[in-house]
Amino acid sequence: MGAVEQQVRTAARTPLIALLGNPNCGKTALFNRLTGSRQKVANYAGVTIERKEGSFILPSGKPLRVLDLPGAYSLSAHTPDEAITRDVVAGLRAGEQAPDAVVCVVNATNLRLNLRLVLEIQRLGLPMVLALNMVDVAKKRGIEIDTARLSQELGMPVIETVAVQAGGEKALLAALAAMPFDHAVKAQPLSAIDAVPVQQTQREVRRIIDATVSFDKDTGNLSEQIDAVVLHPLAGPVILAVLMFLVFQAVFSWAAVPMDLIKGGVEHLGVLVGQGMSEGPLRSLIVEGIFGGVGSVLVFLPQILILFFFILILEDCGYLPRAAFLLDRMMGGVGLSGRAFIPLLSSFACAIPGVMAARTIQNPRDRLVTIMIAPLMTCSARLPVYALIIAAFIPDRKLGAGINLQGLVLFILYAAGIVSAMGVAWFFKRSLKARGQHPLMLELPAYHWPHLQNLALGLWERAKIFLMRVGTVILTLMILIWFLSSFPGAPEGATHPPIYYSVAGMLGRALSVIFAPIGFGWQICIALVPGMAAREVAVGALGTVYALSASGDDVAGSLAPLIAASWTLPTALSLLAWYVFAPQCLSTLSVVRRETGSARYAWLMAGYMFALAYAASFITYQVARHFLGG
Ligand SMILES: Nc1nc2c(ncn2[C@@H]2O[C@H](COP(=O)(O)OP(=O)(O)OP(=O)(O)O)[C@@H](O)[C@H]2O)c(=O)[nH]1
Ligand SMILES: [Mg+2]
Repeated sequence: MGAVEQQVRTAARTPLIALLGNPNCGKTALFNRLTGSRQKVANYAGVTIERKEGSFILPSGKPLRVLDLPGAYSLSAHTPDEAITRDVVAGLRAGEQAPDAVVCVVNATNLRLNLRLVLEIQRLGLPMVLALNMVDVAKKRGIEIDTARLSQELGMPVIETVAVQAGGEKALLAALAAMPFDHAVKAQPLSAIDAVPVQQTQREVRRIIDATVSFDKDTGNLSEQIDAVVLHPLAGPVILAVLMFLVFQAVFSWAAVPMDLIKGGVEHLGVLVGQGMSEGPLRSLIVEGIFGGVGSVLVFLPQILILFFFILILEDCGYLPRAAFLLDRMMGGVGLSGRAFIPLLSSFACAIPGVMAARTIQNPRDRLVTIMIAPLMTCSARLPVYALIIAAFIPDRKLGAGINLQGLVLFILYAAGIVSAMGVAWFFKRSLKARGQHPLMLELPAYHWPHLQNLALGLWERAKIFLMRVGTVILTLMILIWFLSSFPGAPEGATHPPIYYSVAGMLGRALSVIFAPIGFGWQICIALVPGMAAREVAVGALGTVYALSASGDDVAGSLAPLIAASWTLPTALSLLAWYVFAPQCLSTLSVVRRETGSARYAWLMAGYMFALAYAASFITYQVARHFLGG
């Protein structure tokens, strides 16, 4: 046997353990702690929607593989993500090794809810250990658990863990080291679980709780006190609206300084590089194409990070499911299930994880409607486009009471996306003839302070994703746009800037026939086409187009005043309306196709979004022209 083959065989025999438990009990936090990975952890149910595998080495030197799975309340799966969990543990997934052992993770502050799943999994007959997680919180709240007795009752080791503390997994490692791994042990069929009536399981849970859990003091539940205010029928929605409003204010007012720094830096660098080069196409490619195009997208990094700073804090402290609860009435009114909240919220980062998160929705029609409206939520790729146009056309004015006009307009654009999504949902629900309402079943997690490390990691992830896009898709497209915009050159005696005669110019002029009624000139049309691949590219493309149209060395910084001078206000408003609706993202459409299993819905989505975009821009443009002229 060759050495490689030997290694492969050994790897195949590395025992596989699965982390199982209710949603939001800390499985992923524990997985990250064991393996050193950085999977997403947040304080609401349904964060993990796919299986994730990792590996680690026990202190004894023995390697183990470990699976993180979506949370489930029961093994009789109700949602597509729960089904993944059930199938993986029961060894029903084709081509996938069934786990050799299970680490059942439970939330120590809510054993009553968590134990049902433990008892169900136990009937599968796999070697098991119970990780009693969040014992730090339980101790603070005065919940005492007799772990020795619990272990005796369940017939498995019970280990206390704190998944968010360094070293909080040590005891678990020791328990795993003592675990017998026998590849011959196979899970019992799932029918073994269904054979036991639910009532019997629940009686058993009550008996175990009575025997092992005691409250030593009543500390007065802080989460409940906060909820009395935050979920108040009148105060609740007002607090939510104020919170959101403040976030958008911050996006503009805090970002000014770091944006100026980046802008200045890029400009300076562009000039420096340009100085050393002689006039010619190469210099133009570097100064206008790369520094002008890429730089104009890069300056939006601070705004993206500020927005996510707030979203991540709200996510980690446990406020988001409360927001879902508050909005449930409104969402129910248009026929969306409250479960749609998390997928829609994820879509503010990017519609792709949002569409995937719709897997947590039980009813197939509800799921489809949620997928169809996910791209109407304002994703972070739209932020640069909005911010650029707002900076150019909306004066930076205080409206009194510290309200900034630019922030207000941004807030309105986000709101426009949400309101139209509700309208579209209502329409789809009616035409899909969905019946029945599903009451929102939400577990409201306890509030806790955001973990700084989580926050820093989350921001770093966002920054990385953005910078990767800038360095790959956006850079490539910028170079392509520069070529298309520079060749062929202007003919003798040309009256327009050279770009007018280039391939991109011809394309833009052809398209502008279609887009003239909504106020887009050929320059905007040039930017719309590459903007299909990634929305932010439109900003970079405008940067290149205007840098090439103008006479001087115009790089990143001067784009806003340039477009302010070349567009009318109705055109700017029309372009904003376009970006609220247009399906300017091919990757979203391809994920929709994958998640719905048919190209039909991707086409339907593209069709309805283009139609809405054109209609909204047309109305905006014509109305604005009527009132403002231009
Ligand atoms: N105080 C404390 N917080 C914890 C502990 N373990 C996890 N958390 C927090 O609990 C929340 C949920 O953690 P996750 O790891 O995302 O939970 P999960 O089980 O993977 O959740 P799903 O993927 O939704 O099923 C996060 O806010 C964590 O920071 C712990 O031991 N102590
Ligand atoms: Mg998880």
